[in-house]
Order: sequence, then C-alpha cells, then structure tokens
Amino acid sequence: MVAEVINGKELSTKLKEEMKQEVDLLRKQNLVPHLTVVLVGNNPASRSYVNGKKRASEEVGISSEIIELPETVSEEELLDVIDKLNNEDAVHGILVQLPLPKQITVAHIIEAIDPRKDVDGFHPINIGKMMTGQDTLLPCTPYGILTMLHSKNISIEGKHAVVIGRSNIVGKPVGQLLLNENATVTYCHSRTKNLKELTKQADILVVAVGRPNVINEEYIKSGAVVIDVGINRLEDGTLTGDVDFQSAMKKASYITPVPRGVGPMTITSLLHNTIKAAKGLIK
Ligand SMILES: Nc1nc(=O)c2c([nH]1)NC[C@@H]1CN(c3ccc(C(=O)N[C@@H](CCC(=O)O)C(=O)O)cc3)C=[N+]21
Repeated sequence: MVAEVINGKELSTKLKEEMKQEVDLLRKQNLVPHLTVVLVGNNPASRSYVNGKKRASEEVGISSEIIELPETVSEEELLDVIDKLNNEDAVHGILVQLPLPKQITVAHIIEAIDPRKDVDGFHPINIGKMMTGQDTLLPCTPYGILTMLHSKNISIEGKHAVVIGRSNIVGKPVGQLLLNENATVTYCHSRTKNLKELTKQADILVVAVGRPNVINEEYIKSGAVVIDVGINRLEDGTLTGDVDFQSAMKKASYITPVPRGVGPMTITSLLHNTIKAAKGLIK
C-alpha cells in the first residue's frame, strides 16, 4: 500500500478562500474581525510563527496586530496588557504566543484572557466546554487535525485512535475531540511501556512527541491513518516531523507531511476561531 498524502497547505488555501468570502460579508456589515497577537521576547521561531499568523489573517481580510514585549516583561505587566485587550471591543481574538519566559506562569496568563476572545482555545472554561461537548473555541492544532480527517471523509466513529503525546495544547485535546466523535482513544506518552503494541492497533495514529523519526512502518498497522504533528528544525535548517515519512508511506492509507501538513491547518483554525469570536457566537 502507498499512502495518500493529506496536503494541509492546499486544504488551508481552500478554506482561507471560503473564509475570505465570509469576512468580506462581515466587513460590509461593518464588522472587521480583529486578532491581536502578543509576542514576548526574541525567539526567532516564535517570531516566524507569529508573522505567519499575521500574513494568513491579512489573506482572509482579518485585521491583526502584533504587540511586542521585551523578554524581561513581568507577569503583572503582561496581565495588564491582556486586561486592556479584554476590554477593547474592537479586539475579537487574543493570542499570547508560547513559550513564555520563566518569570511568567503560563496558566496565569491563559486564565486572564476573556474566554470569548481565547482564539487558542486554551482557557480552562473552553477546555471544559470541549470536554463536555459544548460549542466553543477549540484548540487550533487539534481542530485542524479533525478538519483534515473530515476533508477526506475518514470515518472516526468506532475507530481506535492512538495519540502519542499528552500536552495540554495537542495530545490531550486531540484525543478528546476524537472521543467526542466516538473514537476509542488510547493515550501513549514517555512512561508508556508497550508503545509498539499499542500503536500497531491504531486505525488513526496521532504523533505529537517533538522528536524526529520516532515512528516508522514497524509501529503502523497496514491501512492506518497517520497524523504527524511534529515540527522539528534540523541542523541544516530543514523541517521534519516526528514520523519517518518514507517508511510510514508504505504502511499507511493516509498520511500528513511536514511541512505542509498540520502546521498550516493550525493557522487556518486560528482564523476560523477569530471569525467565530468576532461574530459573538461564544457565550
Ligand atoms: N499561543 C500559541 N498558539 C499556537 O498556535 C502556537 C504557539 N503558541 N506556539 C508555537 C506553536 C507552533 N505553531 C505552529 C503554527 C504553524 C506552523 C506552520 O505553519 N508550519 C509550516 C512551516 C512553517 C515554516 O517553514 O517555518 C508547515 O508545517 O508547513 C507551525 C507551527 C503554533 N503554535
């Protein structure tokens, strides 16, 4: 079997065209969706991601701004910035780029964001709504992954989904979204003892480890759907996922590449959430 590649870049282009139409209509009603991104410090990867988000916003007509704060900013000062944005009616979405410097406790920042403006879907209220199956702003990477599966009409109900990774921003919520669509979900992580035994049972395998080449054909059941969430920058500057793509191609039915896979879909979800927040759909 040779897997079909799910091209996230192409899918995101198509979805951005649809969103542009919707934003054009909103603009005619004098509603200009606005995203504010807060960037702390000078991490080049963060800067590059933030620029990608701004560029994508412009493509669909969402207005966006980047607030840059120094690496030395205090938690109090950052909370102050968030408070102002919470109270600014023209700001519909607030995203604080992670990671943050160590003097700042991430949970304090996330909890300070108005849940209705939490376009990352990281606020505990939004996580709780997601867990209880209520409509809300969903975490961008997991939502992007579900959109990729839906785009290929890949059925989720009754399937065994194995998620490797248990971060709050990817592993845990992607498992929850798959469960919400009636998958049987297994979480694996660094303390899992029989990883290969478990991954070989997966109909849908989501790999969010953060290390290159941790999964190859030996870990994959024939015909499985393989979703690679890894973004690893190698020494020569190239990007690679967590999955050995060439090897996995031989076993999977569908596979997502890196780059041009999950990454662009994360940004597409952010735009979707910003439009949803602007429309005031989140109570
Ligand atoms: N508050 C917050 N929200 C985030 O959503 C968030 C974050 N912090 N911190 C960092 C991670 C990472 N992330 C990516 C988004 C797009 C690509 C992406 O578009 N990647 C392209 C390649 C881009 C390139 O060449 O550098 C691709 O995979 O094809 C990657 C990574 C969002 N994150």
